[in-house]
Amino acid sequence: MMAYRRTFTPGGSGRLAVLQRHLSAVPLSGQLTSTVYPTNFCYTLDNNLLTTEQRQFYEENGFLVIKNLVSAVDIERFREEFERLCKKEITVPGLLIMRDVAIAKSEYVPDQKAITKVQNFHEDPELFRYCSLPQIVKYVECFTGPNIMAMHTMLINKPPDAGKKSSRHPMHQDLHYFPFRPSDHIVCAWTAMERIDRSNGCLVVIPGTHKGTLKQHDYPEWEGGVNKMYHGVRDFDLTIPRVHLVMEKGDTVFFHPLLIHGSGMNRTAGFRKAISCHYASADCHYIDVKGTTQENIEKEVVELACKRHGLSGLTLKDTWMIKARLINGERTNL
Ligand SMILES: CCCCCCCCCCCCCCCCC(=O)SCCNC(=O)CCNC(=O)[C@H](O)C(C)(C)COP(=O)(O)OP(=O)(O)OC[C@H]1O[C@@H](n2cnc3c(N)ncnc32)[C@H](O)[C@@H]1OP(=O)(O)O
Ligand SMILES: Nc1ncnc2c1ncn2[C@@H]1O[C@H](COP(=O)(O)OP(=O)(O)OP(=O)(O)O)[C@@H](O)[C@H]1O
Ligand SMILES: O=C(O)CCC(=O)C(=O)O
Ligand SMILES: [Fe+2]
Ligand SMILES: [Mg+2]
Repeated sequence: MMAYRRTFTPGGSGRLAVLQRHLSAVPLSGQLTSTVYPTNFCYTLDNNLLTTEQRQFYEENGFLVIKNLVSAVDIERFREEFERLCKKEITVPGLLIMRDVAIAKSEYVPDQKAITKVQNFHEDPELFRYCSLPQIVKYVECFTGPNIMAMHTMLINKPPDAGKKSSRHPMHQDLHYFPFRPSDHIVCAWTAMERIDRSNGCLVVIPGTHKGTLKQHDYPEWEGGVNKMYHGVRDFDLTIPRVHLVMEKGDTVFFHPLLIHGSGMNRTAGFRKAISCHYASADCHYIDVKGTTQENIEKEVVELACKRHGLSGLTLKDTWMIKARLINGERTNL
């Protein structure tokens, strides 16, 4: 039996709570030589997996990189399955295929060269295996607790930039797309399928932004065009210091849905690949996004569900209820 501990502070992300966390992390003076860590963790649970240092890092920064978590053999299998999808050797219900706006508008390119991302691979047993990998789920549990839902799945195939910088992903918070809460019980696992650095467009994060609120998102005004549904934080200030996450094949980053992140352009000739799943605690609840900043994405998703799947009259919540899958424990709410 595992012991869970999440100590809630009233107004857990408020200034006082932040200050309190900060102060309790300061080593005491006197004879003590070891650092005293905060005991009031808000964003992580204790299932005897994360070290105190790892928990503290996530609490402060909103992300945590675990080296070499997925084997080369598994990654090769995901690659092969992705190729089969691109070559249309197999079709998967619900799968959403996306092409880069610059490539889609230039010429017809067969196979994976045209495909920038596949989403909703939950009906593809081989790719969905990623979401159930025990070593991933064990970490996920530190953020969601024992009732775990896979909410969103993606294999991202960032193309060589076609010259318009459209291979970039604007800075955003994933929570913008999610009509469920509380956000602290949602986490993304994102695994590099090869070495990913600034040359092929690594993830770029702003540490600590998970402590803030959900920001207004719109299409950025980029000269070369922006991909469908690639909303970014409105009026994003590019002078704020960002951290580039350089990752080796198999390395996995877990991050909070309020963490502001994006990815740079791919300056190489290769397609840079990553696979990801967004998980949530099944104990989360759906919210109605009407009257909130999320109305704009609801409109687009509902239109897409209608166009692609012939489903009309849906809400954002409905589209998520349909695709959510139980990974562990009990499907209590979501
Ligand atoms: C029931 C479940 C439904 C749930 C849907 C959920 C969707 C997303 C939620 C994501 C939440 C996840 C959390 C974080 C994720 C962040 C993201 O990844 S957000 C980005 C996600 N974007 C998408 O998923 C887009 C999905 N793809 C599509 O909608 C389509 O592939 C398409 C981009 C619209 C292309 O459609 P299609 O009709 O097949 O293509 P064409 O006929 O070739 O083109 C039509 C038209 O659109 C232009 N175009 C093509 N590609 C793009 C593009 N990438 N961006 C913008 N525009 C594009 C193309 O040029 C044509 O235009 P024209 O003017 O008519 O010539
Ligand atoms: N001019 C811009 N306006 C808005 N967002 C931008 C702009 N340039 C980059 N970004 C965003 O910043 C993030 C990182 O992109 P950036 O181009 O800085 O990364 P990089 O290409 O990996 O690094 P660099 O170009 O500094 O070597 C991405 O989310 C990208 O979309
Ligand atoms: O570029 C990537 O791989 C990540 C993009 C991203 O943040 C997303 O799809 O939500
Ligand atoms: Fe994202
Ligand atoms: Mg750049």
